[in-house]
Amino acid sequence: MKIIVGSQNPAKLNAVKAVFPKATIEGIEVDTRVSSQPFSDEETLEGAINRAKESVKAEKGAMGIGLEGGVMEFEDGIYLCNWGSLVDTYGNVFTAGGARIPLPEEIKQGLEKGKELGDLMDEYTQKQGIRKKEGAIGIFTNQQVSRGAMFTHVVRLLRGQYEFLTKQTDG
Ligand SMILES: O=P(O)(O)OP(=O)(O)OP(=O)(O)OC[C@H]1O[C@@H](n2cnc3c(O)ncnc32)[C@H](O)[C@@H]1O
Ligand SMILES: [Mg+2]
Repeated sequence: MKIIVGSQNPAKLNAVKAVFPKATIEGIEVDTRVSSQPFSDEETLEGAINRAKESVKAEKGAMGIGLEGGVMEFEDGIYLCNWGSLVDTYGNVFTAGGARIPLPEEIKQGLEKGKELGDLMDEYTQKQGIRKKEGAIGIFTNQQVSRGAMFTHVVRLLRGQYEFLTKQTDG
C-alpha cells in the first residue's frame, strides 16, 4: 500500500508511519488553498481535505492523507485545533478531528496580530522548529501529548473509518 501525505513535516509523516507501518509513505508539498494559519474548525478541516485530495492525485493507486493544524475561537478564548482527511483510491473522503486545548493569552495576542502559531511557539519557547517536534500541544501539556501523538490519534481515526467502510462494501 502506498500513501502520499500532503506535507513534509516530520511530526505528520511519523504519525502516518505509526498507524500504517507496512505502507510506503511519501510526503509532498501541496497547496492547502486555505490561509497558512487557519482560524476556524471549518477552515482547518478544509485545509486537511484539500491536502488529501491533492495528494491522492499525485500517484495512481495511492491513498492521500492531509493533516492540518489551526486555531479556533471559542467563548473563552482561542483553542488549538487539528483536522485530518484520508482520500482512498475510489475517491471516498474520510475526516477526523484531533484534540483541542486553549492557548495562553500571550499566544492569542500574537495570533490576532496575524502571526503564525509555529513562529509564536518558537518565540515563546526560545527554541526552533517546535511545529516539527512536540508542537504547541506538547509544550502546553507539559509533554503529555506531543503533536505526533495527537496526529497519530487522528490518523488512527481515519484508518479505522476507511477499514470500516471497506469491510461494509467488501461484504
Ligand atoms: O509543513 P506543514 O504541513 O504546512 O506543517 P505546519 O507545521 O505548517 O502545520 P500546519 O500548516 O498544519 O499548521 C498551521 C499553522 O499552525 C502552526 N501550528 C499548528 N499546530 C501547531 C503546533 O501544535 N505547534 C506549533 N505550531 C503549530 C503551524 O506551524 C502553522 O503556522
Ligand atoms: Mg503550514
